[in-house]
Amino acid sequence: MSADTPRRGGNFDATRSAPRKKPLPGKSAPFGGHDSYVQDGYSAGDRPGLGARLVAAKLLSAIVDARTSADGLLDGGNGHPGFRALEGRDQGLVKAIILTALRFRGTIERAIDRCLDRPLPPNATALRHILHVGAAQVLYLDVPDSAAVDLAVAACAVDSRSQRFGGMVNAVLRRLAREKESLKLVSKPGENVPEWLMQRLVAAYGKERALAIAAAHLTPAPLDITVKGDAALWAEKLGGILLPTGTVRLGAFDGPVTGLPGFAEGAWWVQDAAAALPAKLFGDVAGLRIADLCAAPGGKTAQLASAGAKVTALDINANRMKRLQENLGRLQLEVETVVTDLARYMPETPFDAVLVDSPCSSTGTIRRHPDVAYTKDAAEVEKLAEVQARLLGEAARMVRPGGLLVFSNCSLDPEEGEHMITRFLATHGDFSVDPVRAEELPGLEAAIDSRGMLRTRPDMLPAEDPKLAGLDGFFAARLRKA
Ligand SMILES: C[S@@+](CC[C@H](N)C(=O)[O-])C[C@H]1O[C@@H](n2cnc3c(N)ncnc32)[C@H](O)[C@@H]1O
Repeated sequence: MSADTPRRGGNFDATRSAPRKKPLPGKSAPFGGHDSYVQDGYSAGDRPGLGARLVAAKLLSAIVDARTSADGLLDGGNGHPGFRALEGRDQGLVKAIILTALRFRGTIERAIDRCLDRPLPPNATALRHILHVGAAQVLYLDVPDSAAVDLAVAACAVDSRSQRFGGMVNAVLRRLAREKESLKLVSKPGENVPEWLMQRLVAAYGKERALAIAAAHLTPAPLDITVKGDAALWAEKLGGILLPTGTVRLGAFDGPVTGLPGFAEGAWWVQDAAAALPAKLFGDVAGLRIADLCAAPGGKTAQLASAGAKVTALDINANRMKRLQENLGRLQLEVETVVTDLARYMPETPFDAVLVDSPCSSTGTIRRHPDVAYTKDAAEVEKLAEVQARLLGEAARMVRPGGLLVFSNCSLDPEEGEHMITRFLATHGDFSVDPVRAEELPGLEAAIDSRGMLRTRPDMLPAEDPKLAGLDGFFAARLRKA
């Protein structure tokens, strides 16, 4: 997960932004949304739906070219000004376009290339984004082809660098629309994973498994919730299924969860089934003093507190800690909170157990955050691994003799997982792996590796309905202090 890790495991997200499958919001007036987004002196308010397409192309550029996280840009409160200026329904459309364009980026690129008479000029990045925005709608979204094409042409007219390519964009997208069936645009295995990531996945898991992970990335993650009380009861009430690990899975869900039964009264919180596993590794925590040292927004803190632990929740980020407090307040759970760098924290007495759910590259969350594949790279993985090594080393001093230390994160990369633990043990002879036992993870025994550590992948937990399948990629190791 990135250094500020806002995306981790879908914890506590009140609004979710999975790509909309059909139908789009407000289908009766699909391109509505007069807005005041202005580009190159042209007000898109004159043309319904154009503002949304311009913003989508601009944000795609911010993500792919400037490697800005989509979460920050697509935030209705603090996001990109162009996005904030749009009506709610157009914001939904922009999210759908962006997430779809990223999820199927390789396939879309191939489709566009096949419809071009000659390659695009290499520096025509704005034009490429306009084409990708148009193609995402034509190929995957419930937008009439004619509207997607016309608005892409109109977007060219607005962008001074793309003005002279309007005819070409019209021809390419119309051909795509005409031939989408015969082009057989089935994604080729692995083509939607950028090269840096594919190389690392193949190195870590072998080609076959890397391709299975790539295939799993093409389906948005289901909505998973962790229930405070009777999970079976809430599975029934919400029409979900109860996974063997105790998570309730609601399948594809594409709207604010705040309106669902039980949210307001604090009966449950959003948390991917894999993200719920690290806190379970502590076993029965009733009465134990536990430090959650990378706590915000608080999914794992809530698990520990609702299981009866006395939790100290610590995080370096005051804003994220505010969210933790709001979340815990809604759930009516009490914990001690501390805002500081964990490296500066000196508890009066060591804890029975410590959790370090570290910042990481978050490559395990690509099903819900397809931008990660384009905003991160191998150098960032290495950099984050160094941060994690430091955090883990600091956390070790806060564990009492005989106590437990769980290290976790939502990266698929062994540098941030298995190798991190090997490194840690080489310099901390007083710790050893306390192997996870099969009976602790019913239905997920395959996620326990030969050293007794936990490794989940998006291709795990298959289901007949792909919308009910999969897990975030997560790593967790349980260590015991001598
Ligand atoms: C992956 S998120 C934690 C998610 C959280 N455990 C949950 O389940 O909701 C990682 C957190 O580590 C925090 N963090 C990063 N560096 C830190 C440091 N040096 N000290 C304390 N917290 C830190 C980030 O602010 C971020 O909130």
